[in-house]
Amino acid sequence: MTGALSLEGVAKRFGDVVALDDVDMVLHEGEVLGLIGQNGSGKSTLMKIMAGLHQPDAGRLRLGGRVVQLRSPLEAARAGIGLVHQEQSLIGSLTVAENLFLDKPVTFTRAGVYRWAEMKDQARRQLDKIELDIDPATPVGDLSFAQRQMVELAKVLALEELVGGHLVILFDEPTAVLNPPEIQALFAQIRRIKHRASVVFVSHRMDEILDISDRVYVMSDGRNVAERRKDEVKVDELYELMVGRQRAGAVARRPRAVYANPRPRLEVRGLTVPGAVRGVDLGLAPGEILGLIGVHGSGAEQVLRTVFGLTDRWSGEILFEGKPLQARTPAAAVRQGIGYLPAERKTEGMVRNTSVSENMALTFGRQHGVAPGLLSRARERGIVADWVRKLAIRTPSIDHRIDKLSGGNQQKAVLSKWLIGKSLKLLLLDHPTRGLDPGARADLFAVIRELADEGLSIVLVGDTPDEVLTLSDTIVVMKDGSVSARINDVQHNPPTEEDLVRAMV
Ligand SMILES: Nc1ncnc2c1ncn2[C@@H]1O[C@H](COP(=O)(O)OP(=O)(O)OP(=O)(O)O)[C@@H](O)[C@H]1O
Repeated sequence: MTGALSLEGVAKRFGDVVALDDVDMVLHEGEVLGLIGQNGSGKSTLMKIMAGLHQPDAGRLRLGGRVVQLRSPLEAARAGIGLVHQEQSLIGSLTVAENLFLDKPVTFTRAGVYRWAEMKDQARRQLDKIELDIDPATPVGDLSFAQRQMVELAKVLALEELVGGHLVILFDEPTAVLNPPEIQALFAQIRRIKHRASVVFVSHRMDEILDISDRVYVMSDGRNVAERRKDEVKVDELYELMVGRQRAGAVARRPRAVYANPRPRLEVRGLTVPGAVRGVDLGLAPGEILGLIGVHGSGAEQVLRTVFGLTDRWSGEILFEGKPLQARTPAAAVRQGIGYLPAERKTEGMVRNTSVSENMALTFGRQHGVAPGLLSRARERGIVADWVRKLAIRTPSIDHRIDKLSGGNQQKAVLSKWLIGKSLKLLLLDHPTRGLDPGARADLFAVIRELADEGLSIVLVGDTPDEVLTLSDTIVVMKDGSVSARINDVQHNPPTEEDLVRAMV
């Protein structure tokens, strides 16, 4: 059976790295195909080949049985294949309507000038396809993240009129930054459109993959190693196929060490950041893990950024080990033993064009109690190599350029920079598991617990209720800049996921 789109013997190398090796795949009409695999297993490369962003070194693609060559995203679009980007591709200063038709030949221009009424009309028709009730004249920059994602989908669906038929829609980790109700809204729309489109869907969340997909392909080391129908497989088997080991049960945390007279490590009182955070109080003991959770724009991320010295205008009090924070800059924060993992690892956390080891060793000397540059290079390389092993960072060597790693492996490398720290007292983690495969996530959870058991205090902004429930001693839910729920002693007194979601939205 040829299917709507099929890949035969597709291979792709980047220098010495084999990203894809002899991959066969068939996507049927009207089905949702889930694509899973560990970080660096080749999922994004496969998606990019289907979207015309990469050319395969060997093998072929067939569309409706006919061999096709997709030399650019434009050629893929003309063939009816569209990618809903993870890093969104819309232009913030343009309106929704302009974005929808930006890359398409359109009928509503005269001498290069848009006929607005007609354009808005056609945009409305596209938005109606997915029941998206926003004004086409809205600048994209004013939309929420979830709304922008929906506009991306509408933009791909607008290809229907162009190709006059069946579409192939590729989603690369679309749910990574959506909250539970937004994910359900996206799934509802995928189900609505799937009778007239075929969908490939990449996610690291197994329950989600089983919820939305009809069939699942498992990638490992650039190969397609297993295929399962939704009705013949369970989450645990998918996990094992992908990670190569069984899912560990939830590891119980040791009770937090109780200090005779515990001086809080961090106290935040009445923290207010104009337009983002209103009157937030937090306290954190040595060895405590505080889970912060909220939807996009809840202010949780802003609290972390302010403690780390990244916010200019704020009021309230932040005490670190009983004293007001010194000079309010990231450099001063690091000097006091505070580490911060930004959510935007690519723009804030990583020095591009440099190697994995240079990135990981950035804060090294200081953290090992010597001036930068004084730590012996051999010792430095040894410690870096240990962490590469510990977090299973997939890289040809520690001298490989960090921006050539897969997304998840870049994140692991950026994170280890802080975990390596010896003198760290407070670690602020903004969405630390985003983009990590389930095995990597479990490894990271174990490391976070170990560090807390050794006395490190951790504040973590979680992606999912499940994540903060598993890790935290205390959970604080934020909504519209304020605290909407606070749960102490989570391990003995756990709320349900529903309780948390209710406080979030
Ligand atoms: N532009 C590139 N240059 C060099 N190597 C690359 C490039 N793109 C991908 N690779 C390598 O190809 C392999 C597959 O990467 P890919 O991004 O497809 O993995 P992935 O399964 O999507 O991973 P993740 O879950 O981390 O996003 C990795 O080893 C990666 O380092």
